[in-house]
Amino acid sequence: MLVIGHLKEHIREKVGVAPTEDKIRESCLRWFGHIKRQPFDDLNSTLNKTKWRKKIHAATPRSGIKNTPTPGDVNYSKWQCSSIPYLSVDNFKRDNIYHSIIFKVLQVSESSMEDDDESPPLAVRIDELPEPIQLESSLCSDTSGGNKEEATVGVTVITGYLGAGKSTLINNIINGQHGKRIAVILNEFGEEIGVERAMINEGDGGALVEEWVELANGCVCCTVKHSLVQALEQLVQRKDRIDHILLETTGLADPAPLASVLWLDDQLESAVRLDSIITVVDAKNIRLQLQEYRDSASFPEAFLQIAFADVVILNKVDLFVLENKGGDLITDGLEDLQKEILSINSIASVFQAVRCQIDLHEILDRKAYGANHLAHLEALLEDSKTAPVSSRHDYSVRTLCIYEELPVDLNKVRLWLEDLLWEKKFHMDMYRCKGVLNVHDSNQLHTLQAVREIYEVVPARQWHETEQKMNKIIFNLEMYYLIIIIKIDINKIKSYKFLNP
Ligand SMILES: Nc1nc2c(ncn2[C@@H]2O[C@H](COP(=O)(O)OP(=O)(O)OP(=O)(O)O)[C@@H](O)[C@H]2O)c(=O)[nH]1
Repeated sequence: MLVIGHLKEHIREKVGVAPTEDKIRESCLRWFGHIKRQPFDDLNSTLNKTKWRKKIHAATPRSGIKNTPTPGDVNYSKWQCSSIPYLSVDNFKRDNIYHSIIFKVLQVSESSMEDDDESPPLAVRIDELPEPIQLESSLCSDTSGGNKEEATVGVTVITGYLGAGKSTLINNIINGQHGKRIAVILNEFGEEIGVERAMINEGDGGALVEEWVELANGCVCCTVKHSLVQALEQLVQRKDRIDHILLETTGLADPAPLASVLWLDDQLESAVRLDSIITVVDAKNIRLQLQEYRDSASFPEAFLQIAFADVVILNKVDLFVLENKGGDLITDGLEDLQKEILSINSIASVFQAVRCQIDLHEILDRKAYGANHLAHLEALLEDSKTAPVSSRHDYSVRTLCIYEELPVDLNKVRLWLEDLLWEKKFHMDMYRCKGVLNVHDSNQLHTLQAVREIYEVVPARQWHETEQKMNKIIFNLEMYYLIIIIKIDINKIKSYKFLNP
């Protein structure tokens, strides 16, 4: 038997057929991927949805929704770990083994914070609340009215490819004078905790109040949708205190499943409404992403995010501006780019912007789903049901996080980045890099941001006393290059902790 087995493998090798073991492994992985990415609603076939919800609620502590069980925890976790131990290595962070959602509640009035023991548990902690700003504009919704739409909380989904400017837009909104009480939900990789927050919290003593809610096992656009639903359910129970919810997706999210959660979920019906989907586009890099998408099916997320948008913010137009011979500033190609966006989605409103500075009236309370947009959204959702899951994501883009507790030398970090991004020492295409730095001889937390070859390192705020100072840097790049990054680390940074499981 053994000989025959060897012979078979020999013949397989000769004729170029993959070895049996690989085939079995491949089909296991494919099956596993299918289960992991199965939309929550589809779980009906294997699991009664009501029982599922009960399980979630029973296992959820009343004080918050930390450690919320997920399909992975309740049903599949043992199987996952024992059957395919190498899966976590294979799929690495791209399958979002660790994910988090952060809530922030802003501008909640003191008066509305009086004791309210009967009310349901908060998904958010609220303190240090600024006085609400009186509304001067039509942005304020009148929740007292009998209009059903007015009685619901609008959710704006903010999406856009890696580094396009989503957090910049969130910063603009939460610091804007619109008078709305806004909750923000961020979806991140677990290891990104602390990094995205640093990008959004503005300076010292920012007025933001926040609580982290960690959700494990899965990508919010693939498998942790139910956790999003639960988070929204908790938030809308506080709708006397929240006027609007912003949901920032990761740069690698497909908006279809999120839109379908908000559009179709019966539990949320009448409590929240999908107000609009805003897609931030990086004017400098989008053409490359769209071109590669057409050529090789890379960057499908960038394409899908535009297709689903009600509003496209064509951001970073400053990087598109050229100086012609006469010294005048021209925006060569910007109009063509706008046309290209409209060729993907003809009903989107497109606004050009620098640092996402646009009139907030164009973003909040759009109530985008009139007949035209509604038909568009429903058609897209229908299409997305039949699209293979593999077409949703570019699986070659990976996320790597490195940690370093010892303070780093800022000059060395700059040199290291310039080697990577400018000198292209290893011919490496880095899509995105962001992090927080513990800089030698400084009590300021520094943030590092890089989108392709453009980078900045700036002091953001003082380290909090209770905070553990550390360097945490996240990379989005092709898997192939991870080993090079590690080598560079060894050369340029004193030590590192590599969290690849
Ligand atoms: N030059 C220029 N830089 C911008 C503009 N908008 C944002 N940036 C910078 O682009 C970088 C990425 O911006 P973010 O708002 O963090 O992007 P993001 O989409 O939230 O990034 P991810 O969440 O990591 O995908 C930051 O360094 C910003 O300061 C702009 O209009 N012009």
